[in-house]
Amino acid sequence: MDGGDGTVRLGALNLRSDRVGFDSSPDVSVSSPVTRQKAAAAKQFIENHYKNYLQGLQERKERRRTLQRKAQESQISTEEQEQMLRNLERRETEYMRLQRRKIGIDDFEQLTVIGKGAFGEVRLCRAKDTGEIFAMKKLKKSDMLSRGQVEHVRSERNLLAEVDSRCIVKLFYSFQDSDFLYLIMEYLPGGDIMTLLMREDVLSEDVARFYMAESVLAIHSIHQHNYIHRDIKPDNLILDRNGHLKLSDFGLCKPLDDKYSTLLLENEDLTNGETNSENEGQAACDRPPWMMPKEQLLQWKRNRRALAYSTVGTLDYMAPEVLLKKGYGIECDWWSLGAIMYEMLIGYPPFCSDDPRITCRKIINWRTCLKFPDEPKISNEAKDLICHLLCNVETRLGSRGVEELKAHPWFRCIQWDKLYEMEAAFKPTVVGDLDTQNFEKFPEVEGQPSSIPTVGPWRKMLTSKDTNFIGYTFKKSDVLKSLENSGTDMRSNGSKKSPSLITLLGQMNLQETEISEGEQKQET
Ligand SMILES: Nc1ncnc2c1ncn2[C@@H]1O[C@H](COP(=O)(O)OP(=O)(O)OP(=O)(O)O)[C@@H](O)[C@H]1O
Repeated sequence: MDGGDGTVRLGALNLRSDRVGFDSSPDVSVSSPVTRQKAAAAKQFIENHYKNYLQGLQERKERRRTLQRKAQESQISTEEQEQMLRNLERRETEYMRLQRRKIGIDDFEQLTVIGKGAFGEVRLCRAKDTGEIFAMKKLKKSDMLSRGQVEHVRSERNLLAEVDSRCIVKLFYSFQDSDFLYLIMEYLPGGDIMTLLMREDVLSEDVARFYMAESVLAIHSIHQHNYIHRDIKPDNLILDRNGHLKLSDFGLCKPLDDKYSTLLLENEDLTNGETNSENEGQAACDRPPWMMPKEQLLQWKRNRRALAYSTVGTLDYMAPEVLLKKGYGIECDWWSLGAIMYEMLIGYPPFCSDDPRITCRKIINWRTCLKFPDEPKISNEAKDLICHLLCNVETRLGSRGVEELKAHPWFRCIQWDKLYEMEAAFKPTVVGDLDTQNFEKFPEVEGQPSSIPTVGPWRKMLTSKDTNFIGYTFKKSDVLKSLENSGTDMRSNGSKKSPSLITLLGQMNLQETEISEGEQKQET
């Protein structure tokens, strides 16, 4: 339907790459809110679809031009140049074919459950066509809706799709069926830092330093994209097979929902800010964790795992300004990192208690409640860093940029730009692609993916709920990798890879290319 002049015509639609929209808006003033919502969603979907289509067309032309230019510059024979262009065409065609193909749950064989969270589970899965192994996060739509998490899940998907960093877990696809949302991510077989801490109890300063440094880079990479994680905890720091750390779980920040609002309201004095009187603060810290009876501390450790799977979650790493709903910025993530560092070196988080209300009080009264036990001993530099992370926003390290954090003496020996190329401080044992030994064992409870068939006419059914999740679907095609490689091949021919090509390919990687349930597919 390309009119030949860059114009795409489809019924009432008349779209140009520089002007995408309806000629005239349908009169929806007399329709119900649900109809209006559906109309708005459909409008947005169609606009996005054609915008992407036109953008794709332009990008394709641009890639061809870039390749031609590079081929000429690299002084290879005309025959070789033609061969390169033919290769590019072939890959482009393959890419477009893959783009048209719908990815769904039936394309994956579902294997062992490796994690559970507030809204669903994470399991190992295998792509039926290629045999590749991924981690599949499955989120129940009705839970997301009832707990007002639609925006959060969208932000998780957006962040994973947008940020292409070695410190962030990679997202390959996202799609949905009538009941669930799915994220297909790279599988990181090394287990999470919570599991490591539960196994090791405390880490040596060298190991802790390595993981703290990789966490600094990971957190900084999301801040650079204007995201605040707000819920950094050891469960969200996962290790790859070589022991390098990646950050996961974006946007499903649950602790500030109803449960905790109630908790804060119960403690009226806390909602007004920090307690000023020494006594009040002291009362909150009556029993620092190391003064808890041993059995109680063990109980806390046992609860820790259960809390990770519950809808309540843990408050232990949350910054006071987040708890107090004061308004917060990226610094809240540096606070969480301070709490994790304390736990790595001391064996439990600094404000932990078996009663979440007490944890909350302790965090808000951090001035009096942050204490260090005599044992285990930690270096003065480590203590200093912790104290400059678990402090008020104005003096918190990182609030004036990541460099001040990197420059702290505890990190003196860290080679920041080589960190991910170095051997990791801890090498997990991983035997084969399907090894899940670094994860908890979960009994299979229901195991049935969905009650509604995911093939046939049901797939196209547009339920009223689905409009909430329009735009969720995403596909990062491997073919793009090979397109990217065609640039690399050229580089090996002596010419430099053009930054615009990298950018173009990067943009394409992130483009929404697929629509599924709730987002009826239209072919041009
Ligand atoms: N890509 C991955 N590779 C390996 N394990 C993973 C991956 N993603 C998640 N996990 C495991 O699953 C656990 C739960 O994952 P995740 O925290 O993303 O779920 P969630 O439902 O979002 O949790 P939350 O309750 O914090 O929102 C993690 O702690 C980790 O052990």
